[in-house]
Amino acid sequence: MFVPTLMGQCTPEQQAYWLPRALDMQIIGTYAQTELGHGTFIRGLETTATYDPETETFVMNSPTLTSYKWWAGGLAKTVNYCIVVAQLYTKGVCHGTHPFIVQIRDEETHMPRPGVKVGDIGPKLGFNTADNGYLGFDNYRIPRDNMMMKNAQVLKDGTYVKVARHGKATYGTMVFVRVLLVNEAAFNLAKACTIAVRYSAIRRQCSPDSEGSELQVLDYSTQQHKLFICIATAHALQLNSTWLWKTFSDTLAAIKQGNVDTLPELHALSSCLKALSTADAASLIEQCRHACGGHGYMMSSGLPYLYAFVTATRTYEGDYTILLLQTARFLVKAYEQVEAGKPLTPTVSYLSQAFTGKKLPWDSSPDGIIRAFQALAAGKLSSTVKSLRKRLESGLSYEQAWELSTIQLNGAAEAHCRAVMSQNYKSEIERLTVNSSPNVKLVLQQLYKVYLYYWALERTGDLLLYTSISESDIFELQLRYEGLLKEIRPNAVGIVDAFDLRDEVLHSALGSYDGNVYERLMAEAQKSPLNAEPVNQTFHTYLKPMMKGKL
Ligand SMILES: CCCCCCCC/C=C\C/C=C/C(=O)SCCNC(=O)CCNC(=O)[C@H](O)C(C)(C)COP(=O)(O)OP(=O)(O)OC[C@H]1O[C@@H](n2cnc3c(N)ncnc32)[C@H](O)[C@@H]1OP(=O)(O)O
Ligand SMILES: Cc1cc2nc3c(=O)[nH]c(=O)nc-3n(C[C@H](O)[C@H](O)[C@H](O)COP(=O)(O)OP(=O)(O)OC[C@H]3O[C@@H](n4cnc5c(N)ncnc54)[C@H](O)[C@@H]3O)c2cc1C
Repeated sequence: MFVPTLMGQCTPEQQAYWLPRALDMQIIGTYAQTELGHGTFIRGLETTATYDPETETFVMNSPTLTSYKWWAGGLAKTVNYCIVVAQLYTKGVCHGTHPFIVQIRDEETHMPRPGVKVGDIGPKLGFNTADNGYLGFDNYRIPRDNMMMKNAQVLKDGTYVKVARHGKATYGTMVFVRVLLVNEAAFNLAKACTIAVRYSAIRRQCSPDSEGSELQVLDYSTQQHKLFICIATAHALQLNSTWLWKTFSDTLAAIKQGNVDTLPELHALSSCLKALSTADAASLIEQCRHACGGHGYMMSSGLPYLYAFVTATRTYEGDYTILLLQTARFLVKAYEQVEAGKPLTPTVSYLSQAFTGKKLPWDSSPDGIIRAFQALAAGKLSSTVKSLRKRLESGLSYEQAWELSTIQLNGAAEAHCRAVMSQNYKSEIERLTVNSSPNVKLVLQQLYKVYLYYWALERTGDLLLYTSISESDIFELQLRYEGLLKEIRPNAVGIVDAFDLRDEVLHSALGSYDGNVYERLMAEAQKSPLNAEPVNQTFHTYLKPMMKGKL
C-alpha cells in the first residue's frame, strides 16, 4: 500500500524523489491510517499534523492513547518510513485527514527517531508473518514537503489549497486495494478447493453395503454440495475481479481527463465486490476445511493458514458491513434517479423493474435466474426505501432513519452484488468460451449453473416475494441442482487441476498433485519437535512427580 499511495497521492516532483527509492527498496514503507480507537471512521482519526510556518514543518502528535496508529503491516520492526494519515491543522483550522510521508527509523541504524514510539501489536489469528505495529508521535517534526500534495497543498506561509476535483481523492488507495482483494479472494479459494477436491478423491470412507469397498468421499452428494460451489465461486470471483479491474482502469483514465462521473459507481462496485468476495471466500475456505475431516484441521493441510489469511480480508481495507452500506448509499441514489426519470448507469439499469409493481414471471433458465436475482435486488431496495421514508415521515432525521434501516440496506446491497456477480460470471464465460471446445464450454456452463442454482436455492424466501416462483418450481430446481452435481463429479479433479497450482504454492499434505496424502501427513508429523526424542523431559519434571504424588 506504500507504493500505490506514493503513486496516487504525490505530485510528480514528489514521486520523482520518493518512488525510485521505494521501488529500489532503499526505503521500506507502510500505510498507517488505522488507529487504536478508529479504523472504519476515517474522519474520526486523532493523529494530528500541525503546520508551523516559522520552521516550515508539520508537527506530528498522538494526543491520546487511542490516537496511536495500530495495525499497519510491517510497522513494528521492518519499515523505516510510513504514510501517516492525520488531521491537518494550519492557521488554527482543521482541514480533515491528509496523508504524510514520515520517516520513523534511522536509515543506517534502524533506531526509532526521537519523538517516535513504535512496536509490535502482538499475536493475531493469522498474518503472523507480518509485524503489524503501533506508532505514536511526541511533537515529531517533518518537512512541509513530506505532505503528499497531489490533492491538497499547504503553502510555505501555511495557506491551505484544495487541488482535487472530488472530495475523496485521498481514499483512492483503498479503492485500488479493494479491487486487488477480489482477485486475492479468487486465488485463495482456488487453492482451498484444489486441496479439498483432490483429498476427497483420495479419501475413502464408509461402504454403503457390507461387501463393497469404501467409497471415495467425493462420491457423496453432500461432499459435492460442499465443494462444487467452491469451484464455481472461485471462477465467479476471478472473472468478476478481471471485470472490476477494467472498470477501475477505465475510471482512473477518465479521472486523468478530469471526468469523475464514474467514480461513485466504481466506489459502490469495489465496496460490495470486496465485501462479498472476501466473505464468500473465507466461509467457503472454512467449508473446504470441514470437507476434509480431521486432517483438514492439521496445519499441514494448508487449510487453517488459508482461512486465517483470508478471513482477515473481510475486515481490513474496509469492514464488510461498512462497505455494503457504502454501496447501499449509491443504490438509494439510483432508486431516486429512476423515480425522477433520469438515466441509470449500466450496473443498476435493472432497477427500473422495481417500479412495475408486478412479480417477475419465474424462468429457471440461467438468464431467467439472473433476471430473478435482479428482481430480488430491486424489490429489496424498494422495500428498504419504503422503510426509510416511513421513518422520515414519522419525524426522524435522515441519519436516524438511515441507521434504523441499515439491516435492510445491507440486504439490498448484498442482493445487488449477487446479481452483478452472477451476470458478470455468465457473460464472461460466454465471451471467453466462444472458440472453446464443446467439452470445455459444457464444463464451464455446468459450473456457472451450480452457482446460479445454489444461490437461487439459498434465496427461495426472497424469490417467493419478488418472483412468481412456486413450491413445485423450487422442488424441481433442487432436483436439477442435485443432478448437476453428479454430472460434474467425473471432471471434478480435472477442473481443480486446471487451476494449475503447484505443490509449492498449495503448501498442503492433502492437496499435493501426487495424491500421496498419508505418506505426506506422516512425513509432516515427523517434523514435530515433540518427536525429537522418545521421552520428553517434561515426563521427569511434571508427569513422574505427579504420578508419584509429589507435585
Ligand atoms: C497482490 C495484492 C495483494 C493485496 C493484499 C494486500 C495485503 C495487505 C494487508 C493488509 C492491508 C490493509 C490495509 C488497511 O486496512 S488500510 C485501512 C483501510 N481502512 C478502511 O478501509 C476504512 C474504511 N472507512 C472508509 O472508507 C470511510 O470511513 C467511509 C467510506 C466508511 C466513510 O467515509 P466518510 O468520509 O465518512 O464518507 P461518507 O460515508 O460520509 O461518504 C462521503 C462521500 O464520499 C464517497 N466516498 C467514500 N469513500 C469513497 C472512496 N473510497 N472512493 C470514492 N468515493 C468515496 C461516498 O460515496 C459519499 O459520496 P456521496 O454519497 O456522493 O456523498
Ligand atoms: C490483518 C490486518 C491488517 C491490517 N493492516 C492495516 C494496515 O496496513 N494499515 C491500516 O491503516 N490498517 C490496517 N488494518 C486495520 C483495518 O483497516 C481495520 O481493522 C478495518 O478498517 C476495520 O476497522 P476497525 O478495526 O476500527 O473496526 P470497527 O469499525 O471498530 O468495527 C467493529 C464493528 O463495528 C461495526 N461498525 C463500525 N462502524 C459502523 C457503522 N457506522 N455502522 C454499522 N456498524 C459499524 C463494524 O461493522 C464491526 O462489526 C488491518 C487490519 C487487519 C485485521
